[in-house]
Amino acid sequence: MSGALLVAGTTSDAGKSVLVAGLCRWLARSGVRVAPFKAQNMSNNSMVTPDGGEIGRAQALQAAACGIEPSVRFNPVLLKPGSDRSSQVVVLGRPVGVTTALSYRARKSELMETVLATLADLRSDYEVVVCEGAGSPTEINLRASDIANMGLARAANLPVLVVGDIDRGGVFAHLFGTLALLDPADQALISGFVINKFRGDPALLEPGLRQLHSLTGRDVLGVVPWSEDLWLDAEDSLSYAADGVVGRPAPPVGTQWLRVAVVRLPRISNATDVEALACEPGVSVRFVTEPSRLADADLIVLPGSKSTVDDLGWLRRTGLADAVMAHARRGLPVVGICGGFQMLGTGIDDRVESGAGAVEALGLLDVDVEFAAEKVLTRPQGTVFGEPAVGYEIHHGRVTRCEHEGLVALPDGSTEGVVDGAILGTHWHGLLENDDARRAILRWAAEWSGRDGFKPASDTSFATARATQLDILGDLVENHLDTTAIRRLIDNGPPTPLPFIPPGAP
Ligand SMILES: NC(=O)CC[C@H](N)C(=O)O
Repeated sequence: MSGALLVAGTTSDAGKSVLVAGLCRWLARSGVRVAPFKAQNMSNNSMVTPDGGEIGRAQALQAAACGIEPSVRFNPVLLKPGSDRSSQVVVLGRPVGVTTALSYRARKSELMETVLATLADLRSDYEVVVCEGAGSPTEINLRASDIANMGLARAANLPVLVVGDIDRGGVFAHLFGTLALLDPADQALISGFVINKFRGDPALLEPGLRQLHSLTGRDVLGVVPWSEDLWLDAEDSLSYAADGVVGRPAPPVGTQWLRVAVVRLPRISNATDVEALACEPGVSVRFVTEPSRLADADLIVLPGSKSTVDDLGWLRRTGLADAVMAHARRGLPVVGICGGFQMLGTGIDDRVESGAGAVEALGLLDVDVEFAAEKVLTRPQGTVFGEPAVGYEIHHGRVTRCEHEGLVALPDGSTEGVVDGAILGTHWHGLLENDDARRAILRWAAEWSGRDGFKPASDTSFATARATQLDILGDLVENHLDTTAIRRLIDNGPPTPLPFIPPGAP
């Protein structure tokens, strides 16, 4: 059996997924055949794998860090929340139904079998599998049915690293409490800690690291500094502060900025679609939740949504729909992606996702959409404004009537999406990652918004920007983690004996 490790976090967003990506990059650069694994992910940021299924985007990014194609095996269970209480359950890439938190617990043992079989399979194909936990391993109310953290680690005897975010404060209590509320058998697997997002003088931290060791018998195996340059592929859009500019855009190549406002829908999906715009010099991208923030936008983007009809209702209730309509009436450009595209049409007939039936949409495009039970999961290619492009589609809604010119010319002579004057809609995710097509769309947006002084840079490469981020993560791991100790854990499992820290599980 090959080596493996599980990275757990004291909180969501402690940095598990980037640490896993960094560990994958470090191992891949040292010539190790490595794969990522997240037993269960809860996210509406997903992508389509070449083996035809859907997984969390974080695992696709980690696969890229490993230098391999994404596969459904890297994330066998994906929960896509459509509301606060229900999620679509995706198993090995395919939707198998909608579940509430309580009914999901009943399915856990069956899912655990899938998870363990998938991990065993990966471990026979790769030298190392780096696993990512979900949330905190010490959700004591959920421990009995856990399949993603200690439940998985125990079943597969995985050494566990716990990562904590020091930027929020309280990291020592978080790390100590995460360990001390686990039962003895779980604690026996907690093999070390990592402190993430540290800014400041390491000498000041040093006594705390020693104290944590004497309290727990475990080492801090790395203090990872805060990195200003890491922002691409954030796990979910919640980590973008509303109104904050996404990324660190360089000044414009021309004389003017292009200001892009992306509506942060409550059930936004694939928020990362707009990150490619944020890589462009002179493009400022902000997520907004409030109508006044649309007033000075040149381009409005309505992104994907896991709950199109519900999010359309929210758009109306918040006054954002009126602000989008006012923007469109001024002849300014609007881009709708997937769920956002569906909102731009005349009507939506949805007996699948919301069960609402026929609903009036914004009416900016003469397009009807009808939802079907079967989910579209594809990786199409075509041309957009004459430029080659690839994308991926994840949706139940289908266009049943379209009175406009298509946006994407497909190889079979048909089209996808719409471009009608200043309104552009597509079901494609990832469209903006295509450099030439993105530049063409930026030129289109600048023209309709009257930003004559905005010029897209000729040389922005999104693939390079993403690869650079992965290398930064690999460098952080190599330079700030005790990679010898981590390699030992991966190869030999948890060290014994590790002390039990009371009180243990309640
Ligand atoms: N990815 C999306 O935006 C999906 C849109 C919509 N929820 C559908 O399933 O059709």
